[in-house]
Amino acid sequence: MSTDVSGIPEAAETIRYRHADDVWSAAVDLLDQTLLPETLSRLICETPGQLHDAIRRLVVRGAPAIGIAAAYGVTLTRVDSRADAAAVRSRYLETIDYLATSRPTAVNLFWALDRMKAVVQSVEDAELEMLPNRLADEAIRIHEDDRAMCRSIGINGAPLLQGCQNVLTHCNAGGLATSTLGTALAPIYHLHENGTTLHVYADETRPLLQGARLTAWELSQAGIPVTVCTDSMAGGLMKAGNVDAVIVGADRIAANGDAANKIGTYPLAILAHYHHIPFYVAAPTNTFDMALASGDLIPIEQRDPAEVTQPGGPSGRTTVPASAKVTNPAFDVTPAELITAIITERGVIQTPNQANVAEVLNA
Ligand SMILES: CSC[C@H]1O[C@H](OP(=O)(O)O)[C@H](O)[C@@H]1O
Repeated sequence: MSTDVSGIPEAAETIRYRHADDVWSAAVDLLDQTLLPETLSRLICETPGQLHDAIRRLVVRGAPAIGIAAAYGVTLTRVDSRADAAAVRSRYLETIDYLATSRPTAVNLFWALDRMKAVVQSVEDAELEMLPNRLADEAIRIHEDDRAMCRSIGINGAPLLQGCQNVLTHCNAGGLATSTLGTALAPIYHLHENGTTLHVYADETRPLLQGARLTAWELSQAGIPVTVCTDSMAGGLMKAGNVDAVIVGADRIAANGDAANKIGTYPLAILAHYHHIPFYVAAPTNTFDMALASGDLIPIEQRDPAEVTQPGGPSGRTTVPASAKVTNPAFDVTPAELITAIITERGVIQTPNQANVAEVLNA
């Protein structure tokens, strides 16, 4: 078993998992995305509580990355070696349930934790001492599976962007949001690696500026031309003919193809529809929640209003004193009829609807 599974190459390396022969000394080593792009700093999590806080604060963020980090977080559980089998299982299941409370919208978190729960529930009492290493192996597999999914999304999405010169994206659905390459950015990286370099407009994405801070940073690191625009500029850019396609990630996609993504995605889809510009969603199949019939049922995370009123921290207030009501939903839902295609690792779902989503998901 490798002792150091790093994340994406180059500067980001979002997630590393470190453990010696004794997996009890495990640690999850995260690139602290709250400090980018000014500071490249890593945060070491040695307990599930530290990992939960890191997800909650968006130290690590992005649906697939949240799932990978939470899977590693399960291995940080401390168990009394004298405990009986039921007590050991119970401790791990408590950690899994606790990590599931970190953020509500990205279904990849729950998909990854369910895979870890299956390992806890399947181990025989007589093999209990193997459980820590089996959990570490499963978390590493989740990480490796995501690398393969990102590469496939890049390959499957590239033909849709071939011929485009300018692509607009929202938030960050790149390597920083996944194991490597990303989802929305994966086709752009794939084309770049194969000699076709697009120009990318990166919506700054208020209030936490994942586009300005993260997408612009990682594309610049990769040598891909990127222009940061405020969220309010997207319509004017499309009207001027400066956008050939829009491609975004997703945090949860319902069975009918409705997709939840960072707040501000839905207005982009409306604008793209009005301007007859293709609007693509790129996501692995573990982002689909087939138990939800439509996007209206997707839980939307409500975050601290201070992220809106004080983006620069206590000294950077942008609006009236705290007494003013402020809303801060982290996501919105784009109806399937506004989505040209959903790009997955298994293929492209053109004109998504319940039937063709099921065809790909159940293949
Ligand atoms: C590849 S999933 C990326 C997805 O997650 C982001 O949300 P957050 O930064 O709050 O984790 C955003 O919705 C991205 O599209």
